[in-house]
Amino acid sequence: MTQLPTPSQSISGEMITIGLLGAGNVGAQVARTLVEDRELISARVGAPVRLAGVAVRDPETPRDWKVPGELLTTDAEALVDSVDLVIELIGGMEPAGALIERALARGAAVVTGNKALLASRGAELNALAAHSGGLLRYEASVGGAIPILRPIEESLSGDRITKVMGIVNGTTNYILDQMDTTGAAFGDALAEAQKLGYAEADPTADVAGHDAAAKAAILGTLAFHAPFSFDDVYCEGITEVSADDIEAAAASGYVIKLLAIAEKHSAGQAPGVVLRVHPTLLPRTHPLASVRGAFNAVFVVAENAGELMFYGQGAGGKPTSSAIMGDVVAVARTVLMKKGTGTSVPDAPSISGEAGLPALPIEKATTQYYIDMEVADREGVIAGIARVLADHHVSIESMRQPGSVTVEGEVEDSDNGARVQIVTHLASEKNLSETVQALRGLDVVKTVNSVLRVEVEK
Ligand SMILES: NC(=O)C1=CN([C@@H]2O[C@H](COP(=O)(O)OP(=O)(O)OC[C@H]3O[C@@H](n4cnc5c(N)ncnc54)[C@H](O)[C@@H]3O)[C@@H](O)[C@H]2O)C=CC1
Ligand SMILES: N[C@@H](CC=O)C(=O)O
Ligand code: NA
Repeated sequence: MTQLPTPSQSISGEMITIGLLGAGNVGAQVARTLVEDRELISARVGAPVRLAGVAVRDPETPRDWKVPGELLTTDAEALVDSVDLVIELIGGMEPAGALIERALARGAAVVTGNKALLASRGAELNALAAHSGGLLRYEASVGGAIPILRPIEESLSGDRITKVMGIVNGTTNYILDQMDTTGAAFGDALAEAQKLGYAEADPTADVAGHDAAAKAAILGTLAFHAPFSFDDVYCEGITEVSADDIEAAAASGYVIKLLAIAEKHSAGQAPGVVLRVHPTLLPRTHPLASVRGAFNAVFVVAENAGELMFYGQGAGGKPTSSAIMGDVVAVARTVLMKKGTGTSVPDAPSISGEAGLPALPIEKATTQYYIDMEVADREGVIAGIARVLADHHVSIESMRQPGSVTVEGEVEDSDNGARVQIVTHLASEKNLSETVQALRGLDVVKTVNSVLRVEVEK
């Protein structure tokens, strides 16, 4: 067990002391870097850096990298109280939230990858940091290794962002990719993603879309300078996406991806931002369609910059530790300046709320849709369906009839039934849901198999 330094020891001199909370998938890799690459990290910071302790729940647990026994402690609070910089990699709301609060309250620097916490308490924690002279950085919370938050917050701060759209959850992208390319079953692909260290401790957060929704809230907040939270994001996960949906999409030249989108309404619309996470059909030629495995990619569209794309490993211990370490070096330099000058150096305001843009409900979203249904195979069916769409101001971009099927989905030769797949032009969410309701009421429509949103543009 480690002998913790006292606060007075840690803030005297030019040494930066670090306390790590959690040594799981990401934490173990961060500990490894801080021990094995200590000289490199110290050189990058410009002063010696020392890992003072690693708070764990159980010191006996085997880890991806064996943390030296003398660094281990079960007293996370004492560790937080004794260092210049706290790295929080426990995850979840508590005790992570209370420990971060404790560190910030005493003016310490905090680096975390905890998107769940930031999406619900980000504004409050940023305000606490601003008030106490603490620092809070969380590049690892979105897109794993991909530098995405700093470019939005700093590089694009002189531009106006209009849309952020991306694949931000490695686990679900891995699952959908495996189902699409190898025909793997959902459960097997999820188990593999867990084994590879991509999934959250409770993988429901991944497959239900909650992890991506938290990331959408963080991206939206930084892109639009408005404090959005998890509750502002419309969220659908991938649990309802079937192997049949994936196969049908592939046959029509599409791939299904879980996208997170934060989009500002354009001039002439009610001001605000629609934040949404849902499975989305993308043409196979779309740049996001080729994002495989646990990789992530984020498009940012800004008025002057135009389109930008950020791509890289979105999950996994090692890639995520890279983003954590980037933040560690950056905040350690600021801590060093603070120590040298004795003054509090202001950090960039992360969540300012300056734009005052409200989050808009999903009903305000406008997008294209794919409707897959089984219908009676008789004359006039298509005309009837087309009439329902027209009555609801939804126009058809393309229609496919892949073959005759039974209600159970099996292909057969008889005139028992047929399958119809429609891709609409841009339509409002409200018109679309009324259309689907009306289609379900048509006697020639046997079942509506699925309704998915479609993105054809970046
Ligand atoms: N795994 C990934 O690919 C990524 C994870 N993140 C985030 O990083 C954080 C950590 O993720 P993982 O390392 O994957 O999680 P993990 O579940 O592998 O590790 C968390 C560790 O914290 C420990 N822990 C729980 N309560 C504790 C306590 N009171 N004191 C000390 N340790 C405690 C657990 O025993 C576990 O070893 C989470 O917030 C996660 O959302 C962010 C980006 C990518
Ligand atoms: N569970 C997350 C981990 C990274 O944020 C994911 O799968 O993307
Ligand atoms: Na990142």
